[in-house]
Amino acid sequence: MVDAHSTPSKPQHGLSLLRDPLLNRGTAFTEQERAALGLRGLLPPCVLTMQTQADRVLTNLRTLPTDLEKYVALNALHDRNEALFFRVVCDNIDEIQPLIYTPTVGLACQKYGLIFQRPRGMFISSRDRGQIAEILQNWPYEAKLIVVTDGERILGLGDLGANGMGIPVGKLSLYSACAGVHPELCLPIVLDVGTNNEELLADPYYLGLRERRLTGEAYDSFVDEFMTAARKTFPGVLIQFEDFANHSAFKLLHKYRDEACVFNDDIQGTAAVALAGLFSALRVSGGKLRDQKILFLGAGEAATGIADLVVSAMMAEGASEAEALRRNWLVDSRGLVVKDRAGLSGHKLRYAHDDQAPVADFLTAIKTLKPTAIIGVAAVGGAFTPEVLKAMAALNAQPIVFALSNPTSKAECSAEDAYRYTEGRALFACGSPYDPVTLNGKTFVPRQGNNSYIFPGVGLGVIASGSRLVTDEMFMAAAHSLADCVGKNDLSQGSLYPALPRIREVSARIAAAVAQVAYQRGLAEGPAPNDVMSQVQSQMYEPHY
Ligand SMILES: NC(=O)c1ccc[n+]([C@@H]2O[C@H](COP(=O)([O-])OP(=O)(O)OC[C@H]3O[C@@H](n4cnc5c(N)ncnc54)[C@H](O)[C@@H]3O)[C@@H](O)[C@H]2O)c1
Repeated sequence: MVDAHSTPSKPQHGLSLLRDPLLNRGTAFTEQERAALGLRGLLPPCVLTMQTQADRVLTNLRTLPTDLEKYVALNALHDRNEALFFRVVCDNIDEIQPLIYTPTVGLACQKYGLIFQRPRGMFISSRDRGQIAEILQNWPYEAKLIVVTDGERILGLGDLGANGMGIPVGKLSLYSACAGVHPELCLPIVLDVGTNNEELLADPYYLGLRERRLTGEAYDSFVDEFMTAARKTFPGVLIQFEDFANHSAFKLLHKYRDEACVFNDDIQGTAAVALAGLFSALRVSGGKLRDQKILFLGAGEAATGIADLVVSAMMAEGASEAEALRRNWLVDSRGLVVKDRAGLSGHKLRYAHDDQAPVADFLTAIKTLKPTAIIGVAAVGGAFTPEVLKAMAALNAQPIVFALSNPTSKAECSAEDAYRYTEGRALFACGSPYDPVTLNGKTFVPRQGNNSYIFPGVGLGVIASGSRLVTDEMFMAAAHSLADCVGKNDLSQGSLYPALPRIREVSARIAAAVAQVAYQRGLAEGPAPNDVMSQVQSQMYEPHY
């Protein structure tokens, strides 16, 4: 296991040591360390263990009245003592993940200007054009993993401009906590190209550029400069695109995926986590994926990403491409996506079926198409109404209902409604956390179809193997590995995903599967080791002193 390592150029003594979050151990510095490192007198005399420090953090955290305050407190800890922060996150992932990532991070981004204390990551604005490579040199570490956003579509909350920085920061924390990617290798970046959000433009605390978004050729060349500079400054770096709006997300992914080590988690990570959930659901209901009919509410990055991977998985089960496509249908804000509709954007065309008349609303689409599964990824809160859920229950013995939109206010339905209106028959996954639901004496434990089951392991596998590219085959392998981690006990209580506290074991399995693909396809840096799992595990950061 890799410990938090120190960089020779870093200050190693006295107060500056206590102020370096990568090296600070606070009250856990031993008597000997205090003497050797010039810390005597700078700390209270009592020496605490890391466990006591972690307990103290949790005790304090639990007294705080709101999730946003807990988010701020955890960020402050992250800025003070990185190892302790990750110890607390790793040991209490169920409790802490919703505080450092979705759903709380959505509110944190909305209030980013107000709660801002210390910068984390890098802010590159359109004013930096022509100098991005020079600016990236200011990052003091060797980045192997960049998560970058332009803040245009933060979760289901829309354009939050530079406030979107909370997302790369949160996501990279999960890379380290869930898969042990060393925090020092992680670089969160916001590309500040302005915002079209009027509220932010008028907000005195907004920290981004107060100008409208860069568009067209100027935007493309800015992102291109960033991509070139990032790859030159950090050779081999994995770049994850995050929360870009539709029109940029698909374009960037297609532009760079065959030449650079990139992926888009909103499209590909979501796809793998949803596919794994479908595999689990089918273990309960029986039946093959290739025989399902899936109706998506939403036709954006998540929906088409999932549909594309589902089509590949159906084809792997023997369906032709045409058959697989016919089994996936999309509903967007203008109704069912069908060939007859004019002006459909490019990413929807694959699912624009002919010989089907337009259908205006989701409930009618259900009654018309009779799907076995509905997947909500439209960020329209409450869209799975009681009528929608009852219609699915009337059509299917065990309807598959995934309400994946984030944050909680955007969820298509609550877990309670999903079970209640299907008489407890729904095979349910959610995008936001829900407590267990007891119905007619049976307790269901809904689990989040959260990308955090997938991207940390994928990132670790890519970094461990030194893969040059990130391929769809890797996401398919990740989905299978995740589904394989779901046990019979999970399924019997309605859980389609493994318990979150197993996430590091799950991520290691996903990473090994992803690395294996890299080796098999000749994408890896060197020859395959005898034991890929051991190679992956040897690279996992363990937060301890
Ligand atoms: N659970 C997870 O891990 C996970 C992963 C990815 C995305 N999500 C969530 O899914 C949601 C969508 O994400 P995305 O990346 O696809 O966004 P997106 O902007 O790419 O797509 C949203 C889609 O919803 C459609 N839509 C909007 N209003 C609609 C309406 N009234 N009826 C039907 N469709 C409507 C839009 O036309 C668009 O196609 C967000 O809330 C996001 O947070 C969750």
